[in-house]
Amino acid sequence: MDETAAPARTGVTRRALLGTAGAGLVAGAGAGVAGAVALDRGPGAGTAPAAGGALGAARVPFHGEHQAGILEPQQARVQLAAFDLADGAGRDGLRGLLRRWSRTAARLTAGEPAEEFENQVALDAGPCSLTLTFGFGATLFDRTALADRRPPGLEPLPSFPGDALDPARGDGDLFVQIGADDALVAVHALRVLQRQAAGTAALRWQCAGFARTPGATPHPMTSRNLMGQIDGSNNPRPADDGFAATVFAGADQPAWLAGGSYLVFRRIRMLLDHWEALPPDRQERVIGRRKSDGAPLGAPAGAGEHAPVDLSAQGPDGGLVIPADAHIRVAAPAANGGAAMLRRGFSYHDGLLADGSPDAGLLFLAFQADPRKGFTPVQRKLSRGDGLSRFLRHEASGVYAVPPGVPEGGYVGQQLLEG
Ligand SMILES: C=CC1=C(C)c2cc3[nH]c(cc4nc(cc5[nH]c(cc1n2)c(C)c5CCC(=O)O)C(CCC(=O)O)=C4C)c(C)c3C=C
Ligand SMILES: [Fe+2]
Repeated sequence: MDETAAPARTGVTRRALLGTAGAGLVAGAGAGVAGAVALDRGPGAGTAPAAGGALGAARVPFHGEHQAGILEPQQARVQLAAFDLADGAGRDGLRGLLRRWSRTAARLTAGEPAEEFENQVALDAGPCSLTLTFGFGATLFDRTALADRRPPGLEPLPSFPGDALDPARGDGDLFVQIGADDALVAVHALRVLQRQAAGTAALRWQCAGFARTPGATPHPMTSRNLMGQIDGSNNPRPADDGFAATVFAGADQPAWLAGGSYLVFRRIRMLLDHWEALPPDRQERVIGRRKSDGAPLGAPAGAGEHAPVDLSAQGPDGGLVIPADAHIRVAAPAANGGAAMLRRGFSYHDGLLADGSPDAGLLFLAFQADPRKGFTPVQRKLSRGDGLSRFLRHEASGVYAVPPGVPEGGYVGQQLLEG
């Protein structure tokens, strides 16, 4: 995600940002952003953390209208995990667990130790922009006799041509995205959640990802993926018309999800040996953008990643400058009846497979108002007509309803369980 779009770790607060960039969104998105010291989330939100330098001190409050970890730029590290409820845990077990997890999330994101199962792993660090974003899988609603409250966007994704999905590495009753600018801080948070879940829910799958470390580039820019492309430039921005309607659940969704979202997760392996055999100019035609500065093909030199995309531009031979099967043409909202989503993915690199190729790629994460109108139509199109798809394997998948943010004293999912 573009750090220039939401400069969460620069000391600019969410309120200050939206005052200039997204006034119409203040009510809908006025939550969940870090400053070097957070200032704008009410009583207690501005407390300076006890440990850590500038990067360590950056804090994203847990409480707010939306869960943190949606609108903020990606942190340098992520842990993704899903848990399954234990047989018999039921609704009471779930409620207790979500209360414990919410209390813990509030403490850890403030740079305080956990009250239960603290193992001192992150003792010397500040919160490092830690965010914990929780989601509910479709199966959770059956296990807790809440099937009548399952939101319609949680219907299973269709299978797409080329899918090679491992169910053991996807889905799950409860999902958490843990982002932080320090690996120990993220792993610590996951371990504490896991210990606190003992007897109520068990870890189903876990994976780790990474993006650019803040300050690594001379100026803020969108992170590159493992194919070397600047990835995330044309994401919807808070100042765009219809941003909230793209990302957050609308009036067509159950009341308990108001202010929430849906998250689609795909573990997408990149066939890097094949990709890297392709000359750079052909790689650029596969995506439709330059590798050097991320500008769309046909943009003037130095135009940069945010230059407007002209899908109708023709070259001297009359052919399309951005090829017919270029990823950005096939994925564009204009080619998909307006379907859009907020992508917030991370790279992963987990060693080598048996054939010696890297087990590496993208942990694709996209927040949206309804996957049936966002991810599904776009992926249906990509799986058939995208030049990039021959370099990719979708290996795991999950769809989660992401409840709204948590008020002080509340817990995540309270509207579902008590509404
Ligand atoms: C179903 C949705 C999408 C999947 C899956 C997906 C996978 C994927 N994408 C890249 C790299 C890039 N994607 C870019 C743009 C882009 N991608 C999607 C959707 C999916 N991508 C959209 C909607 C867009 C924006 C299109 C537009 O309106 O311009 C880009 C260009 C830069 C950018 O805007 O982000 C890159 C690069 C990879 C490597 C990948 C799977 C591993
Ligand atoms: Fe993409």
